[in-house]
Formats: sequence, structure tokens, C-alpha cells
Amino acid sequence: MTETYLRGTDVSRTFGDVTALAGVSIEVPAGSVVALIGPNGSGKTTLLRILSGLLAPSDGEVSYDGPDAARPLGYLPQEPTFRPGFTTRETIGFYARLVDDDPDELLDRVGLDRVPDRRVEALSGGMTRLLGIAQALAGDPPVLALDEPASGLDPGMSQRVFDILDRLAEDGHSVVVTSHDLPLVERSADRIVVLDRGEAVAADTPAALRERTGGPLHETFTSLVQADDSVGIHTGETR
Ligand SMILES: Nc1ncnc2c1ncn2[C@@H]1O[C@H](COP(=O)(O)OP(=O)(O)OP(=O)(O)O)[C@@H](O)[C@H]1O
Repeated sequence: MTETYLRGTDVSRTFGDVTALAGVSIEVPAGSVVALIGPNGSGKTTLLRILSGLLAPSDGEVSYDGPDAARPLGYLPQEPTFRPGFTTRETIGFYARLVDDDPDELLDRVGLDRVPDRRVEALSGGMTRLLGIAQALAGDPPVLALDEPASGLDPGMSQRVFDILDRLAEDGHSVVVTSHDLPLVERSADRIVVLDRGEAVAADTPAALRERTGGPLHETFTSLVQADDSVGIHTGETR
């Protein structure tokens, strides 16, 4: 039986009168990529931060049942930022030293080995995200929680990042990722959780989700999320 490294049960979160998540349950098994998709403001980042232990749920529980590790979980924030004044290599070296990892190998994995001496404030947006991914990978944590890892990356790098996720899953890691790139999600995810207005409206394999409409994934996606021309601003009383 497949082990589940990370689990959220009936997770809810409010911010004042905004309900960001309402009773979402999710499992992230070992050896798989679970993708969170949903419109802007549907609660993906909130769920990822709660699963990562960075944000407390208002209700519900999160449990980690993975192997003992110096660093159980690596997290990529939606907007990674690094302390200015240091080079790419110095920066990743700082994180790598904490968990006894090899900074050069980490840079090489994300394709930043050609800019080790560039200061982090001079990196492009995409390069900064790649450095964030390298930071998340440091120490080889059993669980990876990545918020839009391919956002702002060119098609080749986006592909490379999802290839890294595929390989991590093949090696037995649990990967949970948010993305708006449905073709990449469709190719890599073992399971997709569709969030809409803070609720999980579907959780299934890409093939099973496609079958619901018989078309590409974005057709099922469109059929599942509520047609609305405003982003997911929901106060709880409008559903
Ligand atoms: N710190 C906060 N304070 C108040 N409201 C918040 C806070 N964080 C999130 N929200 C609200 O919770 C809802 C869900 O936000 P979240 O960032 O989780 O959505 P998302 O699905 O990740 O969106 P996107 O695709 O745009 O990144 C939104 O209505 C958002 O405005």
C-alpha cells in the first residue's frame, strides 16, 4: 500500500470575513505529484502554506507521516525573495550548509550553474524562481510543496522544472504543486485537486478528469469552476 506522507483533513481558513478554505481534505502520497489547480483566489496558496506548516488552519488538521529527515519539507513560496548583496552561489551555499547538501549540484539541477557569481538582486524573475526551487530541494526533503514553480519561466525551463518534479516522485518523494499551466499539470500530475472558492470540487487522475467532458483538461476545469467574471472573492454568504 502506498504511504501518505502528508495529509490535510477538513482544513478551513478564514481571513476576517473572507473564507479562503472551507473544509478541504487532501492526501499527498509518497511517489506522486499532486497538483492543486483553480482560479485566482480559489485558495491554492493558502492550502499549500497550511500543508507546509507556515500558516495555521482556522479548523481541521495537517499531519506529516513521512520518514524522519533533517528537513521533512521543502517549500517554494509564490514570490521567492533572497537577501540582497550575496551571489547565487553564496545564497544557495547558505541553505545547503544547513542540511549538508552540495550547493553546486543544487545550482546545476535547476540550470543556474552558469550564473554562480551573479548577485541575487540582478537575477531575472525566472532565475529567482529557479533559485527558490534549488532552495526548496536542499537537503532532499521527502515532501516538496511548490507554489507555481513554472510561473514566469520560458517553455524549456518550465518543462525542466516539471521533469525535476517527475523524477522526485519516481524517487519516492511526495510532491504537491500549484500551477496554472494545465498542459504541464496534465502531463506530470498523478492526481489533481480542483479548488474553487475555497472548496475542493474534484480530486482525481488527469485521465478521469478529462473523461468527465471528453475534452482536454481545461474543458473539465471550466465546467467545474463557477463561471464568474470576478476573481475568487468570497465572504461565505454569496454561495
Ligand atoms: N493574508 C490574507 N489576508 C486576507 N485575505 C487573504 C490572505 N491570504 C489570502 N487571502 C484571501 O484568500 C483567498 C484565497 O487566496 P489564495 O492566495 O490562497 O488563492 P490562490 O488560489 O493561490 O490564488 P492565485 O491563483 O491568484 O495565486 C483570496 O480571496 C485571498 O484574497
